[in-house]
Amino acid sequence: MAGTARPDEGQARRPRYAYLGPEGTFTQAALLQVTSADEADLEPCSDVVTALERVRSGDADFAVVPIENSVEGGVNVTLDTLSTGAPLVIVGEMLVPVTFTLCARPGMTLEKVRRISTHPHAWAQCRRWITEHLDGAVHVPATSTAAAAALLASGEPEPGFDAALCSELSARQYGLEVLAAGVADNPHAVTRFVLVARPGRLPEPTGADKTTLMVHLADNEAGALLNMLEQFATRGVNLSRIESRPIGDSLGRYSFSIDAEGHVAEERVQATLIGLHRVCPTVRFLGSYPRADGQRPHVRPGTYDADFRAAREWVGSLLSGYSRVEGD
Ligand SMILES: O=C(O)C(=O)C[C@]1(C(=O)O)C=C[C@@H](O)C=C1
Repeated sequence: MAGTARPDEGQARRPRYAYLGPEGTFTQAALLQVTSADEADLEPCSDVVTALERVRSGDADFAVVPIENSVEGGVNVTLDTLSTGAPLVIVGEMLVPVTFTLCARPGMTLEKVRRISTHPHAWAQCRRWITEHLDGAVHVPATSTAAAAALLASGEPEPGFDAALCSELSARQYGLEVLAAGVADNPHAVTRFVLVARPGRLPEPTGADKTTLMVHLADNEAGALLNMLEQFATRGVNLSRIESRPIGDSLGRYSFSIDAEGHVAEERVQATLIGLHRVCPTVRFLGSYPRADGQRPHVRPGTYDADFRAAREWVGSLLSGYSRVEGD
């Protein structure tokens, strides 16, 4: 992947990618957008934390994990694990359209299904469909959609559920029978995944980038949230996602997980970070990377790189004793 941090430069070994497995997850589909088993070692992990910790410990060079779904919102375990512990950075993002297949062992019929296993995010994306077609069916949580399918296919006599909600590929891969295809409350649902590495060389700016941050607000200060948001607004930096997450140590303390349009190499993003650093007690930089949709931000007049440079030069000229009236 052009511009991303390269694992152990100079060594001729295959890069290792940890991902939320087992084989057949939507996460694996995202991973296959950036590499393949021909060029890298692909290591399925049973959960998001394990995948990210493998990068932290150096056992993997990259991790691919889900971060946001268009129906269910942020993937909290990913947001929280990136926000605490040794630094990690996002170096790429991938989008995967998500619809599900309800599948089971041979002999099961749709009418008989009472307990369905899948990932909680998948369940949340199919709630209405389940109420309409299998009212009263119970959710049995699984670590991933493919893990539910794999358990059904394993021949385990008492898997604890009758059917799995997973990708069509998983249903085929694990030899299960399809009871219903195209299951989704929103047929256009998309999940966003991120490629995560240890801090290193940043991906080059492309003009269509995102910067991900985690910030804490000053405690018990009226207007602290507004003050934080103003740092973005006054520099013309648009946000594509903002959500609060409890910090965990006491009630009422929240951090904010933010995706901002632009790259840290751009002046308006740098000025925003400088502002945030001044007004927020904690600012964690979680990476600047190309947007998967290639969408360029609308740059407000006065916030181009050239505008910041010209303003800085003008102030510099004042310091050196040359008092030119700005605009002349
Ligand atoms: O279980 C999977 O297949 C995953 O890749 C995880 C995950 C998620 O965490 O959101 C990914 C896509 C779907 O939205 C449902 C589940």
